[in-house]
Amino acid sequence: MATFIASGGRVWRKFVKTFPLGSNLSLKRSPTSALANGRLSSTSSENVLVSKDEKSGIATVRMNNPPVNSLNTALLLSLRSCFEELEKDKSCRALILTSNKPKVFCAGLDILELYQKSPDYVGQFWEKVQDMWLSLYGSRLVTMAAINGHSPAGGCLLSLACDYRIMAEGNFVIGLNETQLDLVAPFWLRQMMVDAIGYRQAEMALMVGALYPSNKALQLGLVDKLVPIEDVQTVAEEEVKNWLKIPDQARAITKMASRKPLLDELRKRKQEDIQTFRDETTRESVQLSIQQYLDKLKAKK
Ligand SMILES: CCCCCCCCCCC/C=C/C(=O)SCCNC(=O)CCNC(=O)[C@H](O)C(C)(C)COP(=O)(O)OP(=O)(O)OC[C@H]1O[C@@H](n2cnc3c(N)ncnc32)[C@H](O)[C@@H]1OP(=O)(O)O
Repeated sequence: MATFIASGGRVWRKFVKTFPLGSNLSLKRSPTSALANGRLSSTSSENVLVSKDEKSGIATVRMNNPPVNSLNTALLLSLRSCFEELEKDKSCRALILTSNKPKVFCAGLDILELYQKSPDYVGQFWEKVQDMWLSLYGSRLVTMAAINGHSPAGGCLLSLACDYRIMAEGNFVIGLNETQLDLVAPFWLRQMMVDAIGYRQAEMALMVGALYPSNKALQLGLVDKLVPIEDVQTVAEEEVKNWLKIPDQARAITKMASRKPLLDELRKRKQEDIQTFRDETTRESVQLSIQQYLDKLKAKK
């Protein structure tokens, strides 16, 4: 269903569309955004909320998978569908990725998707991670991560796949802590880390599974800007507008020229990467580590 809503001088396109596994993509206004002046509607089952300002072509994509936006199958499918929709939309020029629940941007992969599952299941799950990443990292759009909270592991993966990262100041962490779960970040994720913070720092960070507070992340270049949490969205919109002063075509071609080798490498090695993931995550010792990690998370309370 697609409708157009004109409000406050801007035209809002609103539609609710059902994606596989019952996840929804809806275009609607965001409650806090300066771009937002359309009508708000919401249902609790929607795991991705999208608002798009037709005039500027800036879309805000809010992950809405309580309690911590962990990347389960449904959220991965919704994110991919959403990125692909926006990619096809010729009037869309930029995408801001954020969390609908401040304080947690994304808790990474849903650990339960890796625990006590069959090799086929985890293989299919991993392919969804790969496909979501290919659509975000390979996007022609300006992509901006508005990291309004914790962003470990898969949250960091999402952030690194964007062109620019704005993070909330304060007691929030970001990084690739995979080794703490006895997991090994795949080559394409490791490469993004190297590209962001340089070889030596990335090598150390990956080996020890470091999670950095936001000020250290800024110092390392893992994020590009720190702002108070309440300003993350507004500053992201301002930053996107600066980026949009650059002609789209030249910017997008330049981006593709630098990202194509890594994109192509994963496309070429997709099955091998899935096989490795299947073998590693279903290994008994890794399952034990995942179980212990889950227990640790629960015991936190
Ligand atoms: C060559 C070999 C290759 C081998 C294979 C390669 C595999 C590579 C995979 C690489 C890519 C990415 C991997 C990942 O993303 S793994 C996930 C890592 N994530 C984390 O470690 C984060 C864990 N969570 C937290 O630290 C905190 O929850 C957080 C700081 C994010 C928020 O804290 P807060 O206090 O707000 O919330 P709680 O901790 O109380 O959590 C609320 C409930 O949510 C559950 N939870 C949290 N995170 C996850 C998660 N990632 N998956 C599933 N569930 C999660 C938590 O247990 C609480 O549940 P209950 O309310 O039921 O207790």
